Amino acid sequence: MTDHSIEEAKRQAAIRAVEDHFSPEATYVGIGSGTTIIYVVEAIKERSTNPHIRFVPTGYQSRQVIVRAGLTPIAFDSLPEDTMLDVAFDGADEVDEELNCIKGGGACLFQEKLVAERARKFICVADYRKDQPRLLTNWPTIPIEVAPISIYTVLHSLRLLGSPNPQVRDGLLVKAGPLKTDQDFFIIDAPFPSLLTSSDVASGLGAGDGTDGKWQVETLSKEIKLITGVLEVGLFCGMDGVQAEKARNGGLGTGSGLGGQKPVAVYFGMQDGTVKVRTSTAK
Ligand SMILES: O=C(CO)[C@H](O)[C@H](O)COP(=O)(O)O
Repeated sequence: MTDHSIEEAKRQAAIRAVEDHFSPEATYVGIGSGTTIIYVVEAIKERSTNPHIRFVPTGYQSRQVIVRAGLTPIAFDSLPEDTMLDVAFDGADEVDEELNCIKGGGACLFQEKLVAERARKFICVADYRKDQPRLLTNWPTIPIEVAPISIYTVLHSLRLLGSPNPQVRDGLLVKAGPLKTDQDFFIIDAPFPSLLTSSDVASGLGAGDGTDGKWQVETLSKEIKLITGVLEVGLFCGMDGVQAEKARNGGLGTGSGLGGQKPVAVYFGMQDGTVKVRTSTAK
């Protein structure tokens, strides 16, 4: 597969996702980070001339994409407290069959999670390489955002949870030393064996609690989040926006603010130019 056709797959998926989920009457729209989101913003720009829509970025790059497209950004912390976004679009590094996602390949996972949880509908757009039965099949590690001072204790705790060789992400050619996030934190990339879905656990493939070295997505996410020094984990799991709304209407908290972390739909651009749509079964 050439780079060109991967880019075309992302573009086709973005166009379909925007056709299906972007309304020119929207008030607030979340915009994720990465390379695929650029095609989403292009597609939005082609459909909307409404100057009143406010676009909520998930970091520096995302804000630049919004501004360069001539759209109007609004900072997440300027949103009225109980206001939800009509929709949020973002990319993903890997998506499993229950629509749990790994995110944070671009180091923006903290703001991406804030924005996803604030949206009535969180929509992911990706190319076919991201579509896998389980997380950590093709994508090797879980990105975790960590306070710099805590880096060695977090690395140690991750090893105790069974991550064989967690690494602090390097700034590579961009800067000497660790990469810094938009919060001035570090990223640890932690490998684990591929993660069980909840149906794997229900069908007896494992307890999912790490005792046999196998973790279920949500259980591992909670364990990592409990480590002091961890700001956020790049596992987007638990409820989706539709389930979160039901919980809110039933008077239950969602555990994470207003919404859910999981997408209600994922659009995969395929090798043959088609778009595969996977939606949440929990409607
Ligand atoms: O989570 C992210 C950034 O933190 C991105 O959404 C994810 O890495 C996908 O990026 P791309 O669209 O470039 O494949």
